[in-house]
Amino acid sequence: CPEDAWQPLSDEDEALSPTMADFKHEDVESLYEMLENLGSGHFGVVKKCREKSSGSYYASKFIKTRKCKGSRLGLDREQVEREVSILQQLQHPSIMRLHDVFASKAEMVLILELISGGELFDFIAEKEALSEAEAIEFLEQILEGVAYMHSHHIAHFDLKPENIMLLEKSMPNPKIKIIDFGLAQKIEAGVTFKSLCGTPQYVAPEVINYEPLTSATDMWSIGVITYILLSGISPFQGETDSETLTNVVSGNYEFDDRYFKETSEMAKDFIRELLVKEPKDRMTAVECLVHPWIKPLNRKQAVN
Ligand SMILES: COc1cc(-c2ccc3ncc(-c4cccc([C@@H](O)NCCN(C)C)c4)n3n2)ccc1O
Repeated sequence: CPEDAWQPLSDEDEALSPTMADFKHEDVESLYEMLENLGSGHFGVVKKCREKSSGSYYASKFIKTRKCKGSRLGLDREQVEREVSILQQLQHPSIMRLHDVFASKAEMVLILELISGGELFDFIAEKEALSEAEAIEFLEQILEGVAYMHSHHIAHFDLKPENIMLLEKSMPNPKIKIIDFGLAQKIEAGVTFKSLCGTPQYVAPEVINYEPLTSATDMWSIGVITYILLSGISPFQGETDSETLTNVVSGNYEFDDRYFKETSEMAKDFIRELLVKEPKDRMTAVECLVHPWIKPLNRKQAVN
């Protein structure tokens, strides 16, 4: 069959992984009209689409799957099934919603909530840096989504401004959506999870040292994101990935006055309590939400 023809799963494929039963096996284009490409990345291609039965618009994420175990092309089915299983457990305003899933022999398609405001990364780039009030607006939403995810024993493991999108950026108080759960994992008590995946600028020291990862690994990334929201620069960025990773492992960062002279001590304290080498000593998402910078006790504390 031509590469892009819809090739239904065989019975043995479906028997191989029972969760595949959750996936629809008919051609996705029999139920959804595919529209323009929205973008692409390591995960595959994202297209805008319209559900024929309801007329509603969604984003469809096409993921090529490996034809055989040894293949370097495409993602493992189990990896995509894990992402789908995780997304099916999460219903929160700050986390993009999964609407439908399809599987064929060569690819899987996730039908997702359409997010039209672009990436937080681009929003910051246009403004260089945000005011503390603007940063807090975004961070509160991100922290509420992360606290919810962590309460369900799920860690994202790839939190970065590119994976935080704005529902509609023209609104005065844009709503955010956390996307791309391709590296997310269920954190099981007593089960150690290690991985070398992630983006150098945002990964925590335990990722680089190949030590157990936990929900605290996400909190390090939140510290990096906060630093970037307030300054427009990245705390550990080196000339090369290797230099960046060295900076991360050594915890080597500073609040350069050229970028932080207007930043409150409270905001810097918030970042300091996240960029802590020892995972168990970092603030949790719930602790962040009641940190005086995010939730001042009174007007006086708010302006300090
Ligand atoms: C579930 O995982 C993903 C969801 C999405 C997603 C979900 C809803 C949604 N509505 C609009 C878009 C969209 C719009 C423009 C560009 C892109 C995408 O190519 N880049 C998004 C961020 N990227 C760095 C992961 C995606 N998306 N993207 C993108 C990547 C994912 O790995």
